[in-house]
Amino acid sequence: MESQYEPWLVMLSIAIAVFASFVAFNLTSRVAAARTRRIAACWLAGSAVCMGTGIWAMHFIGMLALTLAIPVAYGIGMTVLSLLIAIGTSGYSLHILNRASSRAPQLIVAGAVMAGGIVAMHYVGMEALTFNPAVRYDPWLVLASILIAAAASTGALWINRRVRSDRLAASLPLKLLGALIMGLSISGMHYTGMAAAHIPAGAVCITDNGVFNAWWLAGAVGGVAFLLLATSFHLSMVDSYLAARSGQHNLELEKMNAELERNTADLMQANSQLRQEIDERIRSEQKVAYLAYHDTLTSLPNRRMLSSHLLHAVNQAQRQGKTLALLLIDLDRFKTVNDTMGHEAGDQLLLEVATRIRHCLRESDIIARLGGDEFVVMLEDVDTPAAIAVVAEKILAVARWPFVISEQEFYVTASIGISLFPQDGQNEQSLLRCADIAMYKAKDDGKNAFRFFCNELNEHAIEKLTLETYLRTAIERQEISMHYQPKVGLQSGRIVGVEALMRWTHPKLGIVPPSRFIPLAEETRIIRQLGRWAIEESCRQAVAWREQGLGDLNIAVNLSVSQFGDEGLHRDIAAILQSTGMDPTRLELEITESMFMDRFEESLRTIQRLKEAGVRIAVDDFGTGFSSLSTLKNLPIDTLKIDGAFVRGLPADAKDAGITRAIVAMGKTLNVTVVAEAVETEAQRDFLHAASCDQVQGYYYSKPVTAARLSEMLAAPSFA
Ligand SMILES: Nc1nc2c(ncn2[C@@H]2O[C@@H]3COP(=O)(O)O[C@H]4[C@@H](O)[C@H](n5cnc6c(=O)[nH]c(N)nc65)O[C@@H]4COP(=O)(O)O[C@H]3[C@H]2O)c(=O)[nH]1
Repeated sequence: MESQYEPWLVMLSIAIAVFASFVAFNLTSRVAAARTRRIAACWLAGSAVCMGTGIWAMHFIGMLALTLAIPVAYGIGMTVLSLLIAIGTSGYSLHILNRASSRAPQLIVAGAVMAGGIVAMHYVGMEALTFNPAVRYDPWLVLASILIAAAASTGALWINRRVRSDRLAASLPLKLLGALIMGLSISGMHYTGMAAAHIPAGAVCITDNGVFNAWWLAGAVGGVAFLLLATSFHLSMVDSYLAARSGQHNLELEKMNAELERNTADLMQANSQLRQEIDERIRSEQKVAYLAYHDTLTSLPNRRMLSSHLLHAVNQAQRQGKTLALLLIDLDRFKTVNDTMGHEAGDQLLLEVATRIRHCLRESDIIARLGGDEFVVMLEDVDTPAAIAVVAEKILAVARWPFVISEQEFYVTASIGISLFPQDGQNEQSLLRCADIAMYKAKDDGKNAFRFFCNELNEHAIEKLTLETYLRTAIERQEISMHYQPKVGLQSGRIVGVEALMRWTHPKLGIVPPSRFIPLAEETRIIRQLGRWAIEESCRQAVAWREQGLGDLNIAVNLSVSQFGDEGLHRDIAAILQSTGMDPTRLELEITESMFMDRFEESLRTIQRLKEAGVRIAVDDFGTGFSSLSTLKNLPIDTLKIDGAFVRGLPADAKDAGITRAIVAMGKTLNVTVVAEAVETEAQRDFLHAASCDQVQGYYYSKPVTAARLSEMLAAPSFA
């Protein structure tokens, strides 16, 4: 049968197919962007309807474009079925496409379903027309229509699959290309399918049982399809815009969230830093608090901590009517170790002492270090003095054990003073003062001992304190004077020298003997001032005698321990010699054995410096110490003074006699002058004379006398 196409309708059908594909693909991209599965399903359904309706509309407009010589009508059932096929297959195809990844098998399946749908829709739609005789199809062209649909659909879907972006602007060119290919696929299939159909000449359309008029159907289909597509497209645009905005908001939100997270992290870091600083601060505060209450060397409680313990213990003892004991421990030879071995060794010694004392005590007893070599032990709830004495004895015993420091052995002892609460004092100050007094008593009694405080000790301490106060002003009040005891040469019987001895005449106390005030002066360091004055005064006097023509006397002056240990002694002596005009060789400085035995090297240096100043050195009280011959041999001394203790037994005591002879012999060997002191009798003098002793001094000749009296004696002929 003769037929021809209306070109503008053909164009319209193609345009509808392309537009429908575009809208459908656009809606499909909304599926991926949907936030929930329901929304995704809605978008998928929408795209299926658009695509299906588009295919369907294209078909009927394409049919309208075909002008036949006979009138045609479409069966309702097949027409509706073809619409449902188009929508269903489009939906299924797009669903596969959406679910699948970009892998080829899924794409091919989706393309096949889409192509199958288009082909099925077309041929079912053709069945809505019933001709007599029936339409015949050219199988090759039918096959060609199927292949066109399959290839073009798969290609279009592939392009669409690649365009996932829901942003139209970004994906527009590809979407348009995909839609164009899809539209051409639908149209191509349709027009090839139509070319395959041969309506026999003279055929008539016999469609019945509910028909659509062709123009009416085509107009309605085109209008509805266009409206549907336009609405769907608009909807997808609005949604895309909203999604873009919400995406932007999301982006901003994400940015803000990231910033918030950064700020939170910063805050957390600052927080942990702050926590660290706080911890550090707490630690350093704890350290400061610890240092404030502990001794840094031994880590024992310090004075402050002891005070608070004592306060608490006194209150408790008061409430419970119990006794509290305070033991003040002082090491006896600590200074020597410290000076000889250095502070490090001294520190080690103190550490060891602290450990040893701690082991003598119960856990509840308190031990504190007051500073230097002074420790305090507090015993609470003590029953009897005997129990305290046991602890004190233990401490004395452990202090006596040898100390090994830097592979060297040391021996020290301790002196302990004990005071009791409530008998001796009511508070920390008074208890410590009493313990201190008792400790000095232990030292006075020969050290390495403990003493309980008693009232007599207190009186003694008060007396000592008074004496000290008087002594401090004794020189300026001119209460101190020098007396001189002659030394007589045994060969000549003449006064060859004098020993200068200090005398203190106090307006209230009267004459205070050196044995009382010299140790006190030593203890309180007043001796340095006193000793210097004694040397100066003696030199001044010796020069005066010389100037009076009473002879060039040797004058011997005693040096105290602290004077001898004074670094600047040789300079002091040189200054005195210069200021008084004294001949250095006439000045003799007396030191005792114990002074150089403790710190031999240092003592040797001091003696050498004094010798360089030109003065003589005498060893006083010789025989009472334990200096060996080798020690003496190495000392540049000039005189040995035999101690009065050996002279006293002469001549009867064989041992004293032997010792005296030995000392004299030793003196001769060493080529030094030997002087015997405390000679009281003629027999003693005769013995010493016979033993070849060089000089003697003692009451036999004269007690120490004033300078004026000695001037008279010097004027006298001789003692011989
Ligand atoms: N029993 C007896 N004693 C005699 C006899 N002849 C002398 N004496 C005493 O023996 C002491 C000798 O002095 P020292 O051994 O150096 O012992 C001295 C000396 O160590 C110290 N001393 C005295 N004056 C000074 C001084 O100016 N400086 C220093 N650092 N110490 C001094 O005081 C100590 C005692 O001095 P003094 O009481 O003056 O006692 C003196 C003296 O009076 C005697 O025949 N029989």
